Amino acid sequence: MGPHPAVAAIRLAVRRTLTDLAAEAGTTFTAPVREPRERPAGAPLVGAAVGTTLIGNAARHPSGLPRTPAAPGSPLVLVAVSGGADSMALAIAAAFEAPKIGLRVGAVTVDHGLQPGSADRAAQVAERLRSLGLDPVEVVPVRVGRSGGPEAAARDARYAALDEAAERHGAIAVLLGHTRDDQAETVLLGLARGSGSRSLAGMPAQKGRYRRPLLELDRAATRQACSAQAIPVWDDPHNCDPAYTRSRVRHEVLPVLEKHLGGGVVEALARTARLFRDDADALDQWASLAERDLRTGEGALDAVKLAELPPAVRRRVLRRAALRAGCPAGDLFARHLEAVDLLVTGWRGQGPLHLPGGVEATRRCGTLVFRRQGD
Ligand SMILES: Nc1ncnc2c1ncn2[C@@H]1O[C@H](COP(=O)(O)OP(=O)(O)OP(=O)(O)O)[C@@H](O)[C@H]1O
Repeated sequence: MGPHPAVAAIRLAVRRTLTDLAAEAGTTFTAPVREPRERPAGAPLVGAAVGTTLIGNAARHPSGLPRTPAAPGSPLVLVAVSGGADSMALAIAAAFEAPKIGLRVGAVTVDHGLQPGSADRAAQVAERLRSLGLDPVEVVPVRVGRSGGPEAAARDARYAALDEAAERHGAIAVLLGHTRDDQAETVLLGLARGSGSRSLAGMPAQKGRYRRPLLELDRAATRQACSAQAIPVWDDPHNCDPAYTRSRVRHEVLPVLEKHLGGGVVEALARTARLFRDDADALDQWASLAERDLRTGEGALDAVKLAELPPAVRRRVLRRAALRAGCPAGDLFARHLEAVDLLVTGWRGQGPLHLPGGVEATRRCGTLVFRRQGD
């Protein structure tokens, strides 16, 4: 009998991501080979060539996972595991697929230290992952700061810890367990904030070292996969805490939308994200070309030609120029760009404008100049 359909779907999605990663890393893909019958005592369980995987008669974990990892020195992929159903299902699928592709797979669990007993829980998750054959597995305790609200502060601390662990282990990628439901929540939160198309594009399947193999799958599939494989999961109480915006969207807003707008809202929102991603990419490309055309010197743009651009492109050009001059991306908001835009489209001799990061925007003789004070 084959695996449960949810298990099969998750493995397939993970296999695709890992295959891409292996190709990028230049790993030799070798069909699984059998372990030699006579293995000298103490000889390692590895094939002759890097990337060769031995799964033949190697010992198997009761879950059906091959115990034999890819050869030491093979490229390492880390899975970010909270212990919830999404990341546990992802981790177990990665542990199943990675050795077949010549990759090693490990895991990192970040202990945010926000609840009593969080360290014990993280240690239990790590132990479970080790028993499933992931190696290395580590728990990284972090201190969550206060800036930008509790969710943003925890996220910042988590990604800093994941980045650091990836660097330290020389991992080629970090896998995250976001699903289509997370994507739908992200789009809805962006809409409610009045965001532009880049934000409504939601989370990308790939950004830098991060990959999200489950972005096209439902959260329900990860729960089914864990229960079909008898993997205990931990439900983060924050995920159900109405004090958190995302939790309210998940448990109150989306169910109401599903009820009143008909089923398929989650899928539709995820599709919206894909469409916005294409639009945002196209506008970014246009803005990059326009910026090159309009540049008249270091930090200087032709304001008259800028005014002829469609607003969506113009705003992007202005943002790029402000960032280039030294504005920190996280501090540059729509209101700043609207004020700069008025130097272009509503010029009445105003300015200079003071932007975050000590950057000044001034209009002089038909030219818009971005300069960091003191430069
Ligand atoms: N404490 C953590 N340690 C390591 N990775 C984490 C941690 N929390 C979240 N992640 C990663 O970020 C992804 C998204 O987490 P988030 O909390 O937004 O969603 P979730 O639906 O609760 O996910 P999960 O069911 O895996 O807990 C997780 O799937 C996991 O890959």
